[in-house]
Amino acid sequence: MATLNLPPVITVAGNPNLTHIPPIYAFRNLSATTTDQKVSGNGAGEDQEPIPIIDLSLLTSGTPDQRTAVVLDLGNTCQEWGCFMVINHGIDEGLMNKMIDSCSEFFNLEQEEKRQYKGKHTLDPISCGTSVDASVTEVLFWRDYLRVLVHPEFHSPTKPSGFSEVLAEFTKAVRRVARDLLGGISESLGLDSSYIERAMNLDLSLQLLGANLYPPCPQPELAMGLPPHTDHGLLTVLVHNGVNGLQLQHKGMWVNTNIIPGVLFVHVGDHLEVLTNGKYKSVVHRVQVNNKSTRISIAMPHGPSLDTVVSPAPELLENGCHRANYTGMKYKDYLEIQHRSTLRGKTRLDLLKIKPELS
Ligand SMILES: O=C(O)CCC(=O)C(=O)O
Ligand SMILES: [Fe+2]
Repeated sequence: MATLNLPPVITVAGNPNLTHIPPIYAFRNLSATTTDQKVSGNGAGEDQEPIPIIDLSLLTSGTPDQRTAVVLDLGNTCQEWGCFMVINHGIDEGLMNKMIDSCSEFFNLEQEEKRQYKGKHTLDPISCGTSVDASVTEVLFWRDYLRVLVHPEFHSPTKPSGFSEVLAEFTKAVRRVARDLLGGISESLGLDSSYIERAMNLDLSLQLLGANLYPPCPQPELAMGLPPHTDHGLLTVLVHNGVNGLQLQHKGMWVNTNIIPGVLFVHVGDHLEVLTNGKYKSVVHRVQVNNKSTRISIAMPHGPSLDTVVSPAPELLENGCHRANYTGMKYKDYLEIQHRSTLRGKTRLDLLKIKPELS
């Protein structure tokens, strides 16, 4: 069904008499949709391995030994987890909270005010809606979203007032963190620290604001916030309002992220997997909903420039001694393909993988 004229899920959930979700949000067989691996631990210790933590201040201003250790940790976590948390990142907690509050105010605007942002195309500067931005889905996800292109050109909704100033400041701050991390990640691959910056043309790189709102759901066991998927860019930097729900796949299990307030959560995206010829993993993740509190998350994917054709770095193939596992594709074309897919249980990376018998 087309998702463009739906009432926002914030409106559906706001009905005080709602005891059952409308059938269009109910997955008849949720486990088949979301892959039915077990959930490991409760994320607070117990039997779950802790998600690695990277101290960014040691990368940017630590001693040479501290830097070396962080670069090593970054490489290990990109390889084993495809994600990590970042502490001492230098982004003011007040700014993070203002960004979350501003997004909350945006989602609470009257439907009339948001209607102008009903985007249809992958690269519409501003789009908002319900479920996913694919034009065709069978069942809807319990999620409202706002998607804004913030780099290389900056865009912003004009309401709520002050949104654009907060977004501009947040964009700059998160961009700085992403570039520092990509410098460390380049080094972890044995490459020059500016390798990714140059190869991916980061001065013109695509940066997006992806804000998500998942209201309380009266039947969380039937609904899904977001299905399993991977992110398209190089790195996604995420903050949230303290309400959990994000899970990721690790060693065949779903792991609750239970992100510590104030830290940044970073995912490796598809194009870092391609660039590293599969050494670093684009992590599969999903969002579950609950019946008590609204989750708001702000995900900022950072990609190459739109015209960059990303293929495995020749330096990592040791001048042809190793086989490339992925074929090259222009980032913009990949985004188009991802946009047209329904996102359900999917990573579009399969499109780029080279099958052994064909090489
Ligand atoms: O809400 C979340 O924590 C995850 C959002 C996400 O995966 C996305 O926007 O791609
Ligand atoms: Fe995601």
